Amino acid sequence: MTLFLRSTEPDFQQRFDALVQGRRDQPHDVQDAVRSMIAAVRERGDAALIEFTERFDHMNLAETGLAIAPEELEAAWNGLAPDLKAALQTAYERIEKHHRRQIPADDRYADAIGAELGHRWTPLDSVGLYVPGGKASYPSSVLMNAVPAKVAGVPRLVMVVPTPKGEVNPAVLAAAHLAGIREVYRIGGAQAVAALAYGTETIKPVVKIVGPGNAWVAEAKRQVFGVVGIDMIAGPSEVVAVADAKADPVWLAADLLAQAEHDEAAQSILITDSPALAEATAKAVDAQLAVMPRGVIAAKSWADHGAVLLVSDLAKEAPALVNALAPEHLELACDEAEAMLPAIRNAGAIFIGHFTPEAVGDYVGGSNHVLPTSRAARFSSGLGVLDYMKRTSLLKLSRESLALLAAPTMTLAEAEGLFGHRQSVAVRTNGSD
Ligand SMILES: NC(=O)c1ccc[n+]([C@@H]2O[C@H](COP(=O)([O-])OP(=O)(O)OC[C@H]3O[C@@H](n4cnc5c(N)ncnc54)[C@H](O)[C@@H]3O)[C@@H](O)[C@H]2O)c1
Ligand SMILES: N[C@H](CO)Cc1c[nH]c[nH+]1
Ligand SMILES: [Zn+2]
Repeated sequence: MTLFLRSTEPDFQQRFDALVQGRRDQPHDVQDAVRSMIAAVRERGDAALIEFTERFDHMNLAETGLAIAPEELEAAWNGLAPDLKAALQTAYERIEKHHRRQIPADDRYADAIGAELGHRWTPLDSVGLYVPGGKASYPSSVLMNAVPAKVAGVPRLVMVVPTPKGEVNPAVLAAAHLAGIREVYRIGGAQAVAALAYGTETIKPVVKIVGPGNAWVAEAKRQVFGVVGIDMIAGPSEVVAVADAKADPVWLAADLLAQAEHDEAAQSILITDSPALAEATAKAVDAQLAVMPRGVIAAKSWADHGAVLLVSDLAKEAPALVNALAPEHLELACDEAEAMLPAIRNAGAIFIGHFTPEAVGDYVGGSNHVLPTSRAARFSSGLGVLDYMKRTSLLKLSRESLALLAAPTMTLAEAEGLFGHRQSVAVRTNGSD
């Protein structure tokens, strides 16, 4: 039963807090299962990958082999229908163009005392790109992962994608070819994340793992963080739509179900000040669910994690609710969208106005669809070029500028009781006896 909360009800805050908290905590059974799967891959390498792939994806990796050859990727591209090829190319070009604007600048300057400071950006040596493939397949996620990596200049891209029952959507392979990826493995879930982090006989480890996935993938990324870098927690999809009385309930219902169809654990929430719109949207959801091919998944996620929040004053109340939910996607389907924007601080991506369905952002908008979920938008951002680069600071002193900084450095070193630190300055500046 979908949650329906009115902000005028006395227990609203308590029930809203429960909704927010429910999104944060990963169930212990998922945490425990992932921990033992990572340990198994560390201990037994490819053999563990074969075993888990048999169990979860119902296919025999020992027969197929782990890798998908570049020739297979190229053949998939060549065999693709022209309209699908063109759509992938449009997506590629728009994503690339947008992400090029994120390339950061190096900096180097001399300050007032002649000290030279700066920073330099360098691409990571290698990245693992997780492309989900359990319940649906995601050629778009291949591009969202790979294009910013290419823009950043990462030399080694390793893609993993589960192929349940050995079946793979040719568009996924074709997108990999288009993006210039040459190293692809048919594995998914926590076991794929573990293989990328620790390596196996077949797979050389990477330095960072990026990309979206279900609860097991998101938890595995969280657990290997530190051994490798990760982009963010990008788990089951979420959308919050803030809508005024003028919004179209049929459009809103479609947008709520577009996220709900990703996963039983997805979450779709409507915030409105119009009781009539709330009712009409709920009706439209039911009508659309009845004819939706992925209706079972969507119905379950709408019933278990969906919510309608009815407020008295949209402009005053909605921003605080959104900031607490920190959703992956936020749609502002209201006339006051631009005016509301400054008050919104926590959201992975914001889609402004009635004519900006989130689904366009999933494919060809140009911005990235790999976005923080589970309230991680309070502290992290969507995938971008900077995720594939690191910044190194630079400092260069002359005899003169060192002399000017010697006294405060030695004073602070003494305050910390660190004789060696003081000495390394003193020996250069005659500051020790
Ligand atoms: N946040 C984002 O940016 C973003 C973008 C796209 C998709 N998504 C999300 O990605 C997810 C894709 O999920 P999916 O399931 O289709 O594909 P997936 O590739 O993420 O997961 C499939 C894998 O999960 C593992 N698995 C399944 N059941 C398991 C179990 N009981 N125990 C252990 N492991 C298990 C299996 O190894 C399987 O290969 C959805 O949740 C979708 O909402 C998020
Ligand atoms: N909405 C997803 C992110 O939560 C991304 C996606 C890919 N394809 C369709 N949708
Ligand atoms: Zn989507």
